[in-house]
Amino acid sequence: MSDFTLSDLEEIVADRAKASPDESWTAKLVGQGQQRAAKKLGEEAVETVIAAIGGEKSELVAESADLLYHLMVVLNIAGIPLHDVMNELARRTGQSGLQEKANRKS
Ligand SMILES: N=c1c2ncn([C@@H]3O[C@H](COP(=O)(O)OP(=O)(O)OP(=O)(O)O)[C@@H](O)[C@H]3O)c2ncn1[C@@H]1O[C@H](COP(=O)(O)O)[C@@H](O)[C@H]1O
Repeated sequence: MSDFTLSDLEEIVADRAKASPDESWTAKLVGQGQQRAAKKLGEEAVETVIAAIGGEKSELVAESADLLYHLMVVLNIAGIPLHDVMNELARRTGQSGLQEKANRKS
């Protein structure tokens, strides 16, 4: 079992963003800007949805990996540390999603 974490991926993305676009997909995508990176993230999200509906577990694993990687690229371009996202998730642990939805409506 790998102990590779999203935090490790965040570091790799930050490091590779500084590489030559000829050598690195990350650097190429970062160089193309947020509009292109976000579009790519959207494509990967759709591919993940299709894999989830398709029911092939290995496909869903592969598409989920693509999705998380491209999310890390988008966060990198936006200058948002993964830590901020984890803090937001931690903040939400006190209440259920149903409770949060109900509070939004009132
Ligand atoms: N996890 C990933 C990762 N997942 C997906 N991808 C790349 O994302 C790209 C998108 O693939 P698609 O087939 O969806 O898109 P495409 O058709 O090739 O591209 P377009 O025609 O849409 O432009 C591919 O080039 C994949 O290789 C990734 N590229 C990099 N990483 C990580 O980033 C590290 C550094 O990679 P480089 O930046 O390329 O050195 C790697 O060692 C990995 O750890």
